[in-house]
Amino acid sequence: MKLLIKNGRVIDPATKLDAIKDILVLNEKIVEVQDEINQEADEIIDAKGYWVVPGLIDVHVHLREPGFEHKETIETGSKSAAMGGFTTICCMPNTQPVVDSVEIVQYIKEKTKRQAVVNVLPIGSITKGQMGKELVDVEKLVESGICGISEDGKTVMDSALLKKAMEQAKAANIPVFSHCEDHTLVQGGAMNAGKKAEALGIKGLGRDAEEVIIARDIILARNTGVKLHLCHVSTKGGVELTREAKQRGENVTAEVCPHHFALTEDIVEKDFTNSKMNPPLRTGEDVDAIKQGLVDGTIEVIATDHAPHHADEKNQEFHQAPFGIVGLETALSIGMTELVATKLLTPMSFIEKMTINPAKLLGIDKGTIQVGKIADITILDSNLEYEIDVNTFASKSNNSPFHGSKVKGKVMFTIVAGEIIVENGELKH
Ligand SMILES: NC(=O)N[C@@H](CC(=O)O)C(=O)O
Ligand SMILES: [Zn+2]
Ligand SMILES: [Zn+2]
Repeated sequence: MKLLIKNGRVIDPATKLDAIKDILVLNEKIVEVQDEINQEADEIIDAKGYWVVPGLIDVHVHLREPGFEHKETIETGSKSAAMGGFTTICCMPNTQPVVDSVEIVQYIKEKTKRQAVVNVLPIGSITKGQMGKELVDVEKLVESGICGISEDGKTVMDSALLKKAMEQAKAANIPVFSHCEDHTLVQGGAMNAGKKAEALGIKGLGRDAEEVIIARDIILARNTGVKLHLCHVSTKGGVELTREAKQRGENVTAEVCPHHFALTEDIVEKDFTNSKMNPPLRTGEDVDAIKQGLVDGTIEVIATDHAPHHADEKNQEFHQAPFGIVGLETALSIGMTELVATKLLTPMSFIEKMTINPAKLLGIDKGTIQVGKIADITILDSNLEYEIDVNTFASKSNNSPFHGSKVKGKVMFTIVAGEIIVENGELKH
């Protein structure tokens, strides 16, 4: 199978290439990148006017399988990822059962092989059942194929236990993905604490719950030497703590989610539960700090925290409705609109945070367009303006606050190991 991609603007942050090139793919690999390639091919994509970038990598996705297949499955989540331009996604362990055993890792790998249209890398939990009491067998889980450990959805509140987990993760050379939220400070909060929460009569979630654990985890990571990745940083204080740690040369990376730089608590309403997620939408001051962190490199990764929930679950009273929104099919467009069209980030630096930086974090040989590499490639129309419509999503769920938003930049093709999965903006199969 020979695929020729012609005349696209190839943007490859790993090699700092930004030029019009042709790319030849033979079976699953990139075999040539040249100014001009004229050859017969089984398929030719005319990418004139489009950006051709490494397949996007999302280190923070909830696929819900096993256990919550009414929200999402490995199949539908992977299709949603492909529609969003992602060719590799990491799935969080808060499933039922939790990803705390070799059996569940095997189950996910088996399902991925049969049903997923993109690469799926499982993340194991830190404690058994995410109960916060007993560590998983990190070494065994790594042998069976996890790419990191995380208690996402929760925090390991027992610092001694977390420190042990970090030591084991360090020995196994995998990162710890931290969901930073001090449980004792949460107090049933459902949106950012402050005037808006008071006005709506919704219990507040303070920034300190996030900041305290970010500070703790940075200290524990320093002492254990583990690679610490901070999930969904949402606060100005969190960005500052991360910046300081990086200035000291510590082994810390952080991600932000598109909703945390595109939206504020201003959109939260009692009957709009798609504005409810954890951590919550904050204020303009936090958004500015996050954007500054993206610009100065404090924040190296953009991740979605794709958290599908069924409409029946979201259609409950605000405090009852689950936290979380889908994100795979809007991330690129929101980022292009909020960060690139505004000239806050260059195309190169934006794409870097969705490709080679997450690849480096995971230690995988992906996230770049070079001869000899697996052909995971995303092609986008950077100029196309459209209105986000949740009814077009491949995800099983449509809990997005971005429904109706006007954005600029759309995924046209997603290619996984040389196979066209998304063609002209639609799933091929
Ligand atoms: N982000 C969310 O609001 N929800 C996530 C859990 C999480 O990422 O902490 C979920 O699993 O639904
Ligand atoms: Zn989380
Ligand atoms: Zn999450």
